[in-house]
Amino acid sequence: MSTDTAPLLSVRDVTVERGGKTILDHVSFDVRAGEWLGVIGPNGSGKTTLLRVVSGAMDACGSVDLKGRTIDTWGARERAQTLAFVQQSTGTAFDFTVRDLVLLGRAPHRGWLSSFSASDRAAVDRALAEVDLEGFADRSIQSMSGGEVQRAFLAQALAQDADLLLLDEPTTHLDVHYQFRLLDAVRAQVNQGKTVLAVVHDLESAARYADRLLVLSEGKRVATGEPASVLTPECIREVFGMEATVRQDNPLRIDYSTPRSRG
Ligand SMILES: Nc1ncnc2c1ncn2[C@@H]1O[C@H](COP(=O)(O)OP(=O)(O)OP(=O)(O)O)[C@@H](O)[C@H]1O
Repeated sequence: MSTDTAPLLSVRDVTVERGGKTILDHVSFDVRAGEWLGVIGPNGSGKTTLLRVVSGAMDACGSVDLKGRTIDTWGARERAQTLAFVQQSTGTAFDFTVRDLVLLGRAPHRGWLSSFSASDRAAVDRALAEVDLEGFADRSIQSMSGGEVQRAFLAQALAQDADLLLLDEPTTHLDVHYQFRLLDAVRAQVNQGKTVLAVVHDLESAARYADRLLVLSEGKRVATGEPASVLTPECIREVFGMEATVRQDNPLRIDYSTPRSRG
């Protein structure tokens, strides 16, 4: 992890209200350059909303600063050079090939009138290899399975080569092999200096891959810290309504027992 003191991303007092409901309630945190901050929390706790606010796609009260500048002042193109967002439901109405879909990730890096360069195409090939989709490059995205599409969108984000990767449940559709494979690929990006803010539902995976975890509950930040200090039986009981035994092995293991009422 980088020892830079200035955070790459600084979120202060972010509050979102919709339909008379407070979805995010004065959420503040920093993400340092070169770290993976995992976002965990129950369904409806505001995780996706938080990523959307950080991406600049949703207005909120409070502030989001990327590299020391408020996200509102970033132009779309420079923002896309710096931040890549893989959303939870990915899909396209267009009949792109997988290669073309991934090539779109290079668009922020080329001049308005110039065509894609050899280095753009090399970046696409590398990204396809990272997600094990080389053999699918010429396939129509609409002919692909849910997990293959999810890998293609992750490849697009990798090809985008942005400093900050925002990932909203990047492994929901993936089998166990690709869950590890993809999270390993993202971890490799972090080890090379990229920064990740990712929602991951599986708590053991979150603990295994993230440097720190941010816990959201009912729109509030209830904990932030290293996985072993955050994922205590008390936290899992209070936030997720599950009795659990936590083994602080490497990787951390959680044995769940009875679901408790969250009411
Ligand atoms: N436009 C809206 N109007 C009213 N409520 C909304 C709106 N958008 C989101 N919400 C509510 O805000 C809450 C947080 O939604 P969000 O998608 O951020 O949760 P999440 O933690 O990502 O959930 P999940 O784990 O199920 O994906 C939910 O209860 C959702 O129903």
